[in-house]
Amino acid sequence: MSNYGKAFALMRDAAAGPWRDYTRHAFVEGMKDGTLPREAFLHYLRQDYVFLIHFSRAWALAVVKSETHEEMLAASRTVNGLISEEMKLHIGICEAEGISQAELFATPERHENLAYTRFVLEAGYSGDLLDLLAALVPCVMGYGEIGTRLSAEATSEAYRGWIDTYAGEDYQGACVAFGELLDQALTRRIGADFQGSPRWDRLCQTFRKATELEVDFWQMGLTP
Ligand SMILES: Cc1ncc(C[n+]2csc(CCO)c2C)c(N)n1
Repeated sequence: MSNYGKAFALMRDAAAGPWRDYTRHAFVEGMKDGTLPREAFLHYLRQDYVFLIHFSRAWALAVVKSETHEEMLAASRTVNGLISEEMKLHIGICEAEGISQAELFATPERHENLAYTRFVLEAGYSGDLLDLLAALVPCVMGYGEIGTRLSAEATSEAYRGWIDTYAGEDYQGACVAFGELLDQALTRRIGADFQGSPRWDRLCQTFRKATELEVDFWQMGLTP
């Protein structure tokens, strides 16, 4: 099992059912054994490009909601990584498949996509950094767990590039760093015994909802 910090492990255990549905979704299992149709994967990638635009905005909001230089650094590094690396990766894969950047940018946004990204942004607009981070945790850590498991269990080379990105040292290091950021942000604002505070349940609810929205995002991927 991954070691992405104390708060993540507690939040995941409090939402065990949705977490399993997310990290073991049929879309994920299809990447594992190579049975996921290419059309579904490209449809997912197009939607994910739009998703990343809004996630970059959410991470930029995390800079706004930061209270320390360390928090600002972590959030701004993620904004930069998203825009200069992850989005570029999508552009590259799509171009190789004959989907132009203009076409990618013009992708009509599916409502499952809109629901998830605006939920995360709203958590940040109306709350503090903790509310925003709780909504961001499933996205970051879920892909970390999926990448690690698929890297060990994949029986097909079809989605090896995608798997390697999330199983790789760089991404896994980012998950560990994010876990530390989350634990420190909670300790700073609530105290070391954060799981005993009244706020904790609400943060776990936000985590659960974001996890359910990840499940819907995979399901959308299966229905181009
Ligand atoms: C639907 C969906 N969920 C999660 C990710 C993964 N992801 C999104 S932003 C980011 C960087 C840090 O937040 C990572 C790893 C994705 N691409 N698409």
